[in-house]
Amino acid sequence: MSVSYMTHPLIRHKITLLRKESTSTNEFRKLVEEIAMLMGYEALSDLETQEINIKTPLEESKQPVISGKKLAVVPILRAGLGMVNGILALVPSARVGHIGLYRDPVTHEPHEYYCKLPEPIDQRQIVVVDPMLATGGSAVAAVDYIKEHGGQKIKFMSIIAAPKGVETLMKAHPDIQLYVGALDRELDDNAYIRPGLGDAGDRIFGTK
Ligand SMILES: O=P(O)(O)OC[C@H]1O[C@H](OP(=O)(O)OP(=O)(O)O)[C@H](O)[C@@H]1O
Ligand SMILES: O=c1cc[nH]c(=O)[nH]1
Ligand SMILES: [Mg+2]
Repeated sequence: MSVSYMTHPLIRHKITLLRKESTSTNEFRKLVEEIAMLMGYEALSDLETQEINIKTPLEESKQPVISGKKLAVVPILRAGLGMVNGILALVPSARVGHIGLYRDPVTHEPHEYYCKLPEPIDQRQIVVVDPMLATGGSAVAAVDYIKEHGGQKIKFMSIIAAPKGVETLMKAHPDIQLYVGALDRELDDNAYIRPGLGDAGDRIFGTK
């Protein structure tokens, strides 16, 4: 089990801006993308490399490149979509899968409505992205789905998490690597993260 909490001052600063009620939809979208890129830089620091032969203008040389099958970024819809371009800025050739889940407003249980993963998924490094890890129900369902389809090397990135979400996800899937931008205090009676930032999907897409 591994959980990494981001400490970089730029990430912390941008998450504070993200939380503010006065942050516009346009600014919110940009911040989510920037934070995803900064978190991705940290989360991908253990990507495997291999040496290849290249020729500089001066000589032949052996130099490292990322090895293995193309990475798969898998956003949990909708809000996870806001993080995709941040990861693609770092790894432009990554493949993109989608897992469509919405949380029932009363039971808070996740409901699946669309899933498509890049094939073959088993040898790829997979990075699941969702800005909010609240009860952990959506994250567990997404990782369940990926594993049922053969995914093995799984990282999960969330910008804001509640203690309950971290505990639930790591209990259900102790083999994954979890990266959290900020760990918040608690969930409220509607299973919203406090202090949080409200509904990430609505703020990214301007639907409220
Ligand atoms: O940890 P949980 O309790 O499952 O909550 C977190 C989920 O809730 C939000 O999605 P939401 O259901 O609002 O869908 P949306 O992204 O389409 O707005 C969020 O983006 C996560 O996917
Ligand atoms: O605080 C929360 C909890 C779930 N989903 C959100 O978008 N925000
Ligand atoms: Mg939402």
